[in-house]
Amino acid sequence: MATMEQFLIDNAAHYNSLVAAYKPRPDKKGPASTDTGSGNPDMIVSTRIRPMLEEETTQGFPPGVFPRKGANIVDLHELRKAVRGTPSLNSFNFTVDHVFSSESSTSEIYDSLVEPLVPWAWGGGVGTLFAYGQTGSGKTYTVSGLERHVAETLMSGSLEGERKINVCVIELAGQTAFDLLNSRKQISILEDSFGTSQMAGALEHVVTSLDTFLELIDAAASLRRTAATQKNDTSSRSHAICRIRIENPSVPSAEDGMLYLVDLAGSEAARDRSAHDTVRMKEAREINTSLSVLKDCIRGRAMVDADIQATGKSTKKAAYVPFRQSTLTKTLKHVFDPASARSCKTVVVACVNPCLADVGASKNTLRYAEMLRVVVPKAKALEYNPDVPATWNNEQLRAWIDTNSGTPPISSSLLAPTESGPQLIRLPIPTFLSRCLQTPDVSPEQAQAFQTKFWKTHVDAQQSQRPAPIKDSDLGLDPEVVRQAKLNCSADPEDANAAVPFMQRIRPGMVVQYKPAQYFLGNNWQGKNYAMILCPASAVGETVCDLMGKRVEVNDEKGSDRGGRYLAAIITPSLLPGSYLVNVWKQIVVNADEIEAEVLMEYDEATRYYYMTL
Ligand SMILES: Nc1ncnc2c1ncn2[C@@H]1O[C@H](COP(=O)(O)OP(=O)(O)OP(=O)(O)O)[C@@H](O)[C@H]1O
Repeated sequence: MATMEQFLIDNAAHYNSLVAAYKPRPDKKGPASTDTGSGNPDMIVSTRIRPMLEEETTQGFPPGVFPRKGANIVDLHELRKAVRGTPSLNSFNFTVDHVFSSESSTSEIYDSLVEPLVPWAWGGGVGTLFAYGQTGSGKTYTVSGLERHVAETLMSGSLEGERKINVCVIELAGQTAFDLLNSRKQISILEDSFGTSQMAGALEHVVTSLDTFLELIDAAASLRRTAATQKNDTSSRSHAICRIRIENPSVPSAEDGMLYLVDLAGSEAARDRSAHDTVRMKEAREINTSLSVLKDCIRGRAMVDADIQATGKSTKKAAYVPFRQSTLTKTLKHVFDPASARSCKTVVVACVNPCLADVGASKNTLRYAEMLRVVVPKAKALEYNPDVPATWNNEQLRAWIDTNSGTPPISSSLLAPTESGPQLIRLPIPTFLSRCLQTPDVSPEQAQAFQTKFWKTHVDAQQSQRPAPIKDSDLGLDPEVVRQAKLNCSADPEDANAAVPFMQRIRPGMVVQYKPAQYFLGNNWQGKNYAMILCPASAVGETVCDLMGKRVEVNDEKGSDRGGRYLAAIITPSLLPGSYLVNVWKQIVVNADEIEAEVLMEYDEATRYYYMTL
């Protein structure tokens, strides 16, 4: 036994008496250490102190980590050798949002922190749980318990509506990822052309019963354990990510709800003294980097959110979220990318081993947890501004919905029964859309266009230096300038043309919704497709090909060009919700009979994206 450990055991009785006499001092950290402050409700940092294991108590180690009664504070003590005289106590305290003691059960953690993530993701939001801590601190114990509770809630039938639940579990070791539900097959983490990270090749399993769900969780856990044993290793050298994707078939165009349950690699790997060979050292460095980038990402995102909550806009350009710097955070891009603007709720459980022999590692874990916590400055009541949704109370919001939601008006009491402007901004988009669709006769297109309009109002309000919009009432302006402003929309600038059926006034720049030819996207393509008309297909040279390399020939099986074949640029969703990108050089041919509708899009100079308009 190491001499330090022997010293702790020999002095256990003395140490226990010092701890019993310990009185927390009013300390230099000021009120923040006794007052938990106002944590960010969407980013909760908690700690769970696991019970002492039998082997630790039998060896004679006392505990070194204690929850403070009646406060969200953890006290941690070290026993310091004295040069002369008796050893003394060196004490620290850490403040988090919730402290779970060694008597707390996983159910308690679930009920108070994790259960709310489930209906949130069911409604289309992103909910993430991270378990952080040193090897043997209870991460796997905690995450696997929570996974079972999540599965039970998802399958209980207590949540409203029908959903399709897809599960995959992967393990990340350094830059490499393995599918834990497919014999640990190696997979790659790729970013697609929309900037979304895909776990390429990971099998998703559709679950329809609790039993299957639990079997999958157990299978993944046992594969992780077996692989770890075979490598003569512990599971603590890799991150395990269980991803539950929740599809809402009634709002197919909206993004899916996501739940991520992440069992992180052991935080002390880099300090592992046995890690001498180069592979281990490299592995340890990678884990360290990924955990440190994770911290920056969680903090960065929490700062952006806190800023929006306090001021109604994101002003801190400095809150940089470096999610591209590690495979772990790239995989969890949804959770961190401030540009994605998806509504996220995150819970961190910092797992702590209380044994006095391990307080050094526990101190690091608790420090890390404390650093993740971003206290939201007390929000000043924001002064009402009709252009800034973040300043609207429920009544002002409802008045805006009543007058801006088109025909038929979307019922404001169904869309925002209690919400304020900021709360509606944070509502997951699928929930927003489902609520709109509760008003009789509202079509999915109207709901989508209204959601986009609301977002655009919010995004515009955030652009602090945007140029003043040009209004027709600015009569001093040259009428030509007014006409130019109208040219920022794909609508025909001649008002009189609006009455002409759109197929008779197809022109370059018109945006259409179309059904793509099967060769183009394959059979299983779903969702809406938009393109901007460039010119008749007959107007191009003979060598011109579409983006799939197929010749844009004047005549195809559909016959002559007079029936209408157009070269068009594809339009794809972009980073901000409801925003689109016109891919000028990604061209396709659209046949007249594939065109379903005209869609109006507006170009926004501030964000340089296109938005659909009512
Ligand atoms: N709250 C708890 N109650 C009872 N036993 C616990 C608790 N937490 C952890 N344990 C036990 O402690 C041991 C270590 O826990 P666990 O394997 O979950 O740690 P870990 O942090 O995931 O470690 P590693 O990083 O090595 O995978 C296990 O035997 C586990 O059963």
